[in-house]
Amino acid sequence: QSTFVQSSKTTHLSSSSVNKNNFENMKVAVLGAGGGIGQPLSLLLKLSPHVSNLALYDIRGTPGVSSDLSHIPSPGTVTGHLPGTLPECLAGSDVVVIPAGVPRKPGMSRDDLFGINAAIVKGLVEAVASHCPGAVICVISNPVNSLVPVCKEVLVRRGCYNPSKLCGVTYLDVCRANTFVGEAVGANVSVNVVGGHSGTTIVPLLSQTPDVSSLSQSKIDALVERIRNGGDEVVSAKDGAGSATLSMAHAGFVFVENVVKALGGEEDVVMPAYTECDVVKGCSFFAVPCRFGKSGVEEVMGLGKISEGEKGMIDDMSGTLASQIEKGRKWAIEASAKEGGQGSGKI
Ligand SMILES: NC(=O)C1=CN([C@@H]2O[C@H](COP(=O)(O)OP(=O)(O)OC[C@H]3O[C@@H](n4cnc5c(N)ncnc54)[C@H](O)[C@@H]3O)[C@@H](O)[C@H]2O)C=CC1
Ligand SMILES: O=C([O-])CC(=O)C(=O)O
Repeated sequence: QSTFVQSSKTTHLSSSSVNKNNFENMKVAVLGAGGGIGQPLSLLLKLSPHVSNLALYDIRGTPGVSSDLSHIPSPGTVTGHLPGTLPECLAGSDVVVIPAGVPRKPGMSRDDLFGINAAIVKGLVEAVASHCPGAVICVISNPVNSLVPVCKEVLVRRGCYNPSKLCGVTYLDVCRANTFVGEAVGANVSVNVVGGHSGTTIVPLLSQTPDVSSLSQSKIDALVERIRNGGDEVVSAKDGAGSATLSMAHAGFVFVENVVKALGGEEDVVMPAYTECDVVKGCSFFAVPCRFGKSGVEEVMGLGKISEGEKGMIDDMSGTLASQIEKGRKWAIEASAKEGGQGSGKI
């Protein structure tokens, strides 16, 4: 039995969005800006002509990071915030990007980070709900597969959940796929990677990349494995000093800048995002190419044409992804119940 829902073009149109028609007044808040991803991501955002106001928050280090970045003669302003000034950091933000949390060490899975990172991200999204409920939230912290559902439940409880405005950032998988496949075929390629952001839930759709047909099946299988394990490759090379930071800063920057451009009125902005959708039965969140507009995700584009092997990969991983989504949902509902609130359903 296939897990696919064929008519998979979900349309999210927001009624409560504050639309802007230019790039000149876009505020981006980075939560976790003092960290390994946060610092280079903030540097790239400071250089962007599309970001007018960059607000950096962390539990440590942001006064130094913002002072340092403020000496770069790019047009946008930058402010640094520590606990106590998170409301000022968030106020008026159009996009909030969250790389706050703990990274893996060798031998750990992303799921091993859930306990600590769920609590961190929940607290930050509570603040987003209070101070900039209309912002697009881009979750980098791991495990993305479970933390985005945590964010959804927090926002539902606070009465400001908008599926168009909550995304997990999986674009690093696409960057890796473009790099590894490009090296193998000797050309620039654009690879579609769907699903989630861990192990087998990462599904590269190499059949959609024409140049790949020149490769043997064993080479294609090896590329799929390498893309799926790209994070482990970096964790192992860093040997206890963390996980991917620089490539993630690049991926996070490209993702956020595209979201900002779409909010500012640029048309035909398509980026992969881990978003709430009905593309695959049983998985209420799935990373697929999405068309972004002034309201955030305006169209979930679906999977496109895929091979039998790729259908098999999705069938095989959908139970794993569904249980990771449920883990986040259940944790957040239980956390909210302890606080006396209501989520989107029963545990
Ligand atoms: N989505 C993706 O493709 C990727 C996700 N990641 C994830 O990104 C996260 C961050 O990774 P790194 O930057 O390498 O870690 P890091 O430890 O270098 O930086 C994390 C930062 O978060 C801050 N932080 C902790 N609690 C906070 C709170 N309550 N409020 C604000 N800031 C807080 C820390 O002070 C630190 O500066 C990890 O969970 C990692 O697994 C990493 C690479 C790729
Ligand atoms: O592997 C990790 O823990 C960090 C990550 O998500 C990645 O690099 O894809």
